[in-house]
Amino acid sequence: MSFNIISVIGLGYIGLPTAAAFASHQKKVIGIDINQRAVDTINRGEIHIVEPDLDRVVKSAVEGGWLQAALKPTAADAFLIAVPTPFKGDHQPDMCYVQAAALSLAEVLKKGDLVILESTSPVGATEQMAEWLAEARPDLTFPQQAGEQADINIAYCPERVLPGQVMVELIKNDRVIGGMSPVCSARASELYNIFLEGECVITNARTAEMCKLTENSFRDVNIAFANELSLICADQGINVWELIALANRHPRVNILQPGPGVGGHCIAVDPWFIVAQNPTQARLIRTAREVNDGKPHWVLDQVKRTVADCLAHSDKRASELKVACFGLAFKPNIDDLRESPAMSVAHLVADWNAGETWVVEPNVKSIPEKLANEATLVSMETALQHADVLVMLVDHQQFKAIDGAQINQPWIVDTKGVWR
Ligand SMILES: NC(=O)c1ccc[n+]([C@@H]2O[C@H](COP(=O)([O-])OP(=O)(O)OC[C@H]3O[C@@H](n4cnc5c(N)ncnc54)[C@H](O)[C@@H]3O)[C@@H](O)[C@H]2O)c1
Ligand SMILES: CC(=O)N[C@@H]1[C@@H](OP(=O)(O)OP(=O)(O)OC[C@H]2O[C@@H](n3ccc(=O)[nH]c3=O)[C@H](O)[C@@H]2O)O[C@H](CO)[C@@H](O)[C@@H]1O
Repeated sequence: MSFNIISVIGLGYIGLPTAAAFASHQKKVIGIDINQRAVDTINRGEIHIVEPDLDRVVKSAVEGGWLQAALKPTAADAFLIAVPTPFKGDHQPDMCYVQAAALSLAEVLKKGDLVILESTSPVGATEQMAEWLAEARPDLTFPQQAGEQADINIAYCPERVLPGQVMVELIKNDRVIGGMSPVCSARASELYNIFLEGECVITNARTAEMCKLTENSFRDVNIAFANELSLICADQGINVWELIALANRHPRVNILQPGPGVGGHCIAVDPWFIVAQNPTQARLIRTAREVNDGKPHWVLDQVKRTVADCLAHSDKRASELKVACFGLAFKPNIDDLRESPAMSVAHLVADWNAGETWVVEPNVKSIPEKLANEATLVSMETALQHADVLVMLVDHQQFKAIDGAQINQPWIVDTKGVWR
């Protein structure tokens, strides 16, 4: 059975590119989002998020009549769920968006449909989703009861695209397909093969769920190693970037880079899903999270020390000092300030600083209101000329290009090793 209509539920950083990828292969796609502004924007052929090349693909998909957005699901042959899965309370996965999405599509499910969960989820989430669907639609059979013979096929297929390279990685990356039965996996592979150039690698749903969490935990643990080294090296008077470059000359050593902490919507969140389910066993994964989350506070301590040194060598009072934070985004060369360790450092500095706190972020025109109440967005040139203390937080290309001769201040905290 072919897929005549594909429905993507949740039109954010993952759902919208996925919907656009199917639509650009002349598949009729209905994108569903509870956010009226997102729906209206997409239906105008525009986008509400920043991702290279996505605007062009969405525009042509909407103009060609292949993609349209709506607030509520209607009948389709395949449903992909890409809604948020944040944590709540003490780092417990919050599945309320997935549940709401599943219940909304349950109303329009029909025999032969395929339901795919793409949202990053704890182990067992797909089985749970299948239960919610079965309870909502007792007239249909599901894989947990009917196996290969089920009316509805269900799979967990995680997304692993890198923000900033989504339109390339969506198509080129291999995709893990975790069907609740072999038939479910076969149907899911058939669906992704509409646009996928990478390989569909088949497993079961629980392994696929764990695979996504494992990938991001692996990166978090490795960044934590680099961040821990940076603390040790500061204490020992060793340049951590030189050290890592030297160690990486070993043929089997490949250490990542330290920084002000780990941000984004994935790496700082997903490892907690493993910790929440296996708190006793997941000791390394939990510690990595704690090391990375602790880094902004360590950076503040470095700023305090540097400001004290600066004051000791100048006739200015603390209230007259200007501290400039370079970079607010959660990683280089993007404008995304959400879940950013650089933002955390800027807030910590501004809350503590008796003088003025300046922030430099060449990728945005304004800063969030809360930060604007305590810090001022200034140009790179102003900060370089007039700030007393410089705090390097994000290695944006503009900052890396600064000529050392332009930097007159000796009072620098460099969390990225850019101005070493
Ligand atoms: N952004 C990434 O880089 C990335 C990469 C891999 C996996 N993921 C995972 O993919 C999932 C989605 O992430 P995202 O970054 O696209 O999130 P996002 O916040 O950008 O988009 C989610 C969208 O879902 C909508 N939504 C919420 N509840 C809904 C409902 N009941 N029905 C319809 N729409 C609903 C929201 O309005 C929003 O537009 C998460 O589980 C995330 O962990 C994200
Ligand atoms: C396993 C993996 O690669 N997963 C990727 C990741 O995407 P991301 O954009 O969140 O990932 P990063 O680029 O690693 O950035 C995260 C934070 O770590 C900081 N960092 C990074 C490298 C380093 O050496 N030192 C650092 O300090 C950086 O500044 C930033 O704050 O999750 C997505 C969603 O699940 C995946 O889809 C995507 O494949």
